[in-house]
Amino acid sequence: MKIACIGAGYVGGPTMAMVALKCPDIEVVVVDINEERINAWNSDKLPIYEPGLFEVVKEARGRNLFFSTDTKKHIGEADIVFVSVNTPTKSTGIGAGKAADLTYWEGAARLIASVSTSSKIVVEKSTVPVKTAEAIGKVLQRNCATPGVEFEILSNPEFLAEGTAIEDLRHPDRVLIGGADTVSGRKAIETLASVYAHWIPRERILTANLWSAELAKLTANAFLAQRISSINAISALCEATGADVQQVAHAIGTDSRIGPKFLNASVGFGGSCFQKDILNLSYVCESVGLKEVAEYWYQVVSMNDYQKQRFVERIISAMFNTVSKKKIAIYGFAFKKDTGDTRETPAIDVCKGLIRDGAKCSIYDPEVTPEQIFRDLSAPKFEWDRPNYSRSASHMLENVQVAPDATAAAEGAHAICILTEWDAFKAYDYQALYDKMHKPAFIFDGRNILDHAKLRETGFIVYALGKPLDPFLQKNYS
Ligand SMILES: NC(=O)c1ccc[n+]([C@@H]2O[C@H](COP(=O)([O-])OP(=O)(O)OC[C@H]3O[C@@H](n4cnc5c(N)ncnc54)[C@H](O)[C@@H]3O)[C@@H](O)[C@H]2O)c1
Ligand SMILES: O=c1ccn([C@@H]2O[C@H](COP(=O)(O)OP(=O)(O)O[C@H]3O[C@H](CO)[C@@H](O)[C@H](O)[C@H]3O)[C@@H](O)[C@H]2O)c(=O)[nH]1
Repeated sequence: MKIACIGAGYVGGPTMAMVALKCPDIEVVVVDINEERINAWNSDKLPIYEPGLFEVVKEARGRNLFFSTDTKKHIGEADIVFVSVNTPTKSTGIGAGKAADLTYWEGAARLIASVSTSSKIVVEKSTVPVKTAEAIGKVLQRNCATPGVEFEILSNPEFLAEGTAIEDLRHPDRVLIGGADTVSGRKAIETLASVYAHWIPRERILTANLWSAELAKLTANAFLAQRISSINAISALCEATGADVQQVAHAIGTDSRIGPKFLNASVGFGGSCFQKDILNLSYVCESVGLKEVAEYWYQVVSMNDYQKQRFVERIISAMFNTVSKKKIAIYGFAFKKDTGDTRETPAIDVCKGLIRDGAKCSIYDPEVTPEQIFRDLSAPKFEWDRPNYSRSASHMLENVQVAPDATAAAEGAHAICILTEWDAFKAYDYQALYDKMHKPAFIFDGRNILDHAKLRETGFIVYALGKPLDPFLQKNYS
């Protein structure tokens, strides 16, 4: 059996590497239009940072795992074609700022149709609006010139989270396969299930109809993001009342009906999926006339925007209502720890908010390059999810400096903001950092990862998200 995957990104790369690792009898080729990315997959410096990924790629690459730009050849030869291309939020036209832009998906479908001389299973790996399979089916059937070629479309959404992708792929909670309830549909589902069954217990391979599978992906992300917005909403109330959001989260999380995961209050959720997929879900609701349902889910994104804005306002009000010309050290730019991914990271909105008020941001992140930071802070919204974005020019910005390490970022700063929960940030010598800073020296912990009592002993004025306010902040500036 031969598998091709269109799209060598955060999903296509790791997912296909795991398939190849676990299925030595299957040839797996990942293709992409981005030559630089393919070259990186073929090198020792992979295009994405993901713990454990390199070991998996190294074992399978050259054996039965290949990365190539020869899209036509490999798609033409494949029995199963996964499509894992970008499905960004539309930035212009009807549904701008909400609807999914299926340009790249449709382009992939047209490519498959044009090179297919044999029947294929086409697998939706990208996250797509419900009913996409129907549209893609029409594009495939109407554009294939070879008589007798049939396409069976399956929805097989990916649930991996970045930073834990390899573990998630190795031991997924479930694999979901949606397909048509026909003889050929059921046969295609079984073919794909037999691939996953190489390493995943059968009871974890769920099957569903196409629309349920497509909708389950959007719903899963909406529910996960909703938990974060819910606890973040409570974090604001905690600050106003003297409650502690971590104690509240622990108390509710021990209720087995609620559960303890995804209850960490934060400066806001980021990543390429949550916002995009909720906007997409809401837009689908709007499109079918479910205005109230759409508004309900939009509120999850609004609450996230409020949380980022609230954080910026806290910083400015704490620092005597002005950050003009003040250096602020930003620790962490990635949207979460253990990834170099910055797509929709809350750091973008926080830095932009501070810069708008005249602050000078000195940013340090162990995995994000200066070019990426400059590009993110100057790009228009939603541009980051286009195939060419990683190759677009980055521009130096007047009030942004990218520091080589945490000490350089803190040197002469008035404040440190923790925006990503990197483990390394917990181990710093904060006394030494304090000594290098202007006084009063502030710490704004947007992830609640530091030892706040110890920092206060050192002399810092500490703002910890959703925690009782430091008397200094309470008295004058709350
Ligand atoms: N990142 C995640 O954690 C995650 C998890 C689950 C699902 N998803 C979904 O998976 C899809 C891909 O996400 P990603 O994070 O891997 O994106 P990505 O930007 O990292 O990768 C997409 C790749 O597709 C390539 N591409 C686009 N059009 C192409 C074409 N016509 N031919 C060949 N290559 C093409 C791009 O060059 C890019 O390298 C999206 O729909 C996303 O919502 C992402
Ligand atoms: O309690 C929490 C948990 C997460 N986050 C933040 O939420 C965002 C998303 O985190 P996470 O879900 O762990 O990472 P993603 O890689 O975005 O993964 C999500 O999005 C993927 C893309 O669709 C899905 O496949 C995954 O199942 C889903 O978890 C990050 O900014 C986190 O810091 C919090 O603020 N508090």
